[in-house]
Amino acid sequence: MPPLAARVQAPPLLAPAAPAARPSARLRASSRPRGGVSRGALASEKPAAVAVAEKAAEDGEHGPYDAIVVGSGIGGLVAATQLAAKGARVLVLEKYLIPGGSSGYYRRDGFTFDVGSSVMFGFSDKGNLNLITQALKAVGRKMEVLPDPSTVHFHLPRDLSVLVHRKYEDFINELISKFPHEKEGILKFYGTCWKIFNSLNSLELKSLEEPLYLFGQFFQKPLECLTLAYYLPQNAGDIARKFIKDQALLSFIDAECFIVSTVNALQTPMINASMVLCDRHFGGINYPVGGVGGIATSLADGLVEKGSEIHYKANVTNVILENGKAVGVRLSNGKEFFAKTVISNATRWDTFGKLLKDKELPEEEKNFQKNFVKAPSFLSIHMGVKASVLPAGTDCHHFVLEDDWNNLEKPYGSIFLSIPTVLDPSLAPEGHHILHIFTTAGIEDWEGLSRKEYEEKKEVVANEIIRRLEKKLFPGLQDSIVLKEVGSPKTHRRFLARNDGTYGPMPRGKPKGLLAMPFNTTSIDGLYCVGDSCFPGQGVIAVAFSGIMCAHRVAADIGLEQKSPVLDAGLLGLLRWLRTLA
Ligand SMILES: NC(=O)c1ccc[n+]([C@@H]2O[C@H](COP(=O)([O-])OP(=O)(O)OC[C@H]3O[C@@H](n4cnc5c(N)ncnc54)[C@H](O)[C@@H]3O)[C@@H](O)[C@H]2O)c1
Ligand SMILES: CC(C)=CCC/C(C)=C/C=C/C(C)=C/C=C/C(C)=C/C=C/C=C(C)/C=C/C=C(C)/C=C/C=C(\C)CCC=C(C)C
Repeated sequence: MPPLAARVQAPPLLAPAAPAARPSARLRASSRPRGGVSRGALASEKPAAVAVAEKAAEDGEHGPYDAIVVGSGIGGLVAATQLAAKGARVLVLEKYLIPGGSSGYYRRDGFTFDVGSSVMFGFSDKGNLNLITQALKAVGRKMEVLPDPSTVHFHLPRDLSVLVHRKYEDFINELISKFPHEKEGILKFYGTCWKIFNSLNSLELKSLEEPLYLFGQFFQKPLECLTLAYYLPQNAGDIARKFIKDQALLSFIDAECFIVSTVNALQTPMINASMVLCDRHFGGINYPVGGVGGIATSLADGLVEKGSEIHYKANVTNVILENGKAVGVRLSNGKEFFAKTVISNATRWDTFGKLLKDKELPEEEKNFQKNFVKAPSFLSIHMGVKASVLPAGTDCHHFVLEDDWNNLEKPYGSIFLSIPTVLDPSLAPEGHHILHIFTTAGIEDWEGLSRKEYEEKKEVVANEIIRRLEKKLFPGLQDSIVLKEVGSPKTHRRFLARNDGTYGPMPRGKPKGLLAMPFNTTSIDGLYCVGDSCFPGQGVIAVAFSGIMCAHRVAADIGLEQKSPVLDAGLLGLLRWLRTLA
């Protein structure tokens, strides 16, 4: 296993600095860097990818690029590495100091914190849906992982406690023991999830916008494809209600969906629910040794090794259009880069609202914004605590909703908690654990405050969440804290460059499953989107799939994969029409 790239001491509260990429003689670029030195220059500890990129820039080894990727979240990095593995020359431009976006990391006083979720799907060594494993492999990387014996421990109203064991039979038996009168319904609902998961797992996953591949899959696996087509416009809550009557059990399924979609089961596409409710047992949840940040640094290093580039502190402000086609990008320092295609890993709100702000919003995007709103952001608390506060055998991930099911989707209503040091003690100094606590919160709650009011509010809200956890799970928690950092929705907006700090898109009303979710092509020729505002939505494995699909479609369009212009026009038109039905 190749070692993780050198880690950067990258505090989350550090402003992304002015870009420092150098101009290239061979670029069509007007290069007028306005200077500006990183406020938090971290020069001595650059990831390998940073150093190589800077060297290449100095040597004038730029372009011509097949694709420019704006942003190095997992979606952008998977698109970039898949393209590089197909022989494309890619340039990734990242605003922040290190790769990963919401799947990044930071270090403090000997603790290594995951910026976002520590629950990793798609990281096993079997099947077709281990997309993280496959993405790393495409650029010659493999990470050591630690199997989690459970996915999450639910602590729910009326003292309902359900542990989602890694082994499916153990989980199902535990759930049936809590709802024995619903045994048949439980088996039928989760059985339907397996039918969908098995269909997904039997396919080779590539772009659903590429007709030669799509029709090929229908030809080779007609039953599986028809199963998926049947469930594509359906939601988990409706299927659950066909088999289950008990309101508390339906609420439990809401919580199952909420932790991965930020909405209840009636609003969660059945395909997405099936994917997560089964992969956690099929491949299991596996945690990368050294932390989630290693995935992005490994992908970035692999990308550079394949001859492509990644520049940090490169803030893209505009997509450049020529005769209506996307041909390049401009940075905040005025520098320009050009390529055959541009792929945006910024959210669709940021891509069309900021990078193309002078252009009228295309009809397709109006439709997207009609169907989807920005999910709220998070309040997150990263803590280092004395190990003695956790009882022996504490599970790694918890979800807490104390008294009232109606609070599930309310801001601060429920609490997510991950303790990754249960699996990988190397993330904290000896005798300590990491607690990553988060809860949904809207940006509107945090606007218009003075610096002092803002800091005080963070303290008050965080202390209340900690008090609730202390009461429910860990007596003495407050006194065990040795380090505490609180991030608000404003922190997420600032450091993840996500509009209003949003976690991702969520349906405005009751969706028709995944039908309305746009794929990667956009109505602008040469411009593609990747990440969680594309099919199939939020989630690290979901954006990895979006990256794989995007790379396939782009590769076909630039001649690295087969394509049929006639079939393309037909399929893309059909998909556009299907979306209008949603
Ligand atoms: N929001 C969270 O707290 C959180 C936490 C953990 C995991 N996740 C998962 O990660 C998924 C998101 O992954 P993703 O790949 O879509 O994106 P991402 O938001 O993780 O990454 C996007 C990257 O693009 C960069 N970027 C944005 N605009 C830019 C610009 N104009 N110029 C240069 N760089 C720019 C950002 O700095 C960021 O690194 C979410 O759906 C979620 O499931 C989210
Ligand atoms: C085209 C047409 C129209 C038709 C045709 C038919 C077909 C063939 C179809 C197909 C389809 C497909 C392939 C699909 C696919 C899909 C997928 C892959 C999906 C996926 C998904 C995933 C997901 C959603 C995930 C998610 C996850 C998440 C979000 C996670 C999160 C986590 C967290 C937050 C954590 C928690 C924690 C605690 C509790 C502490």
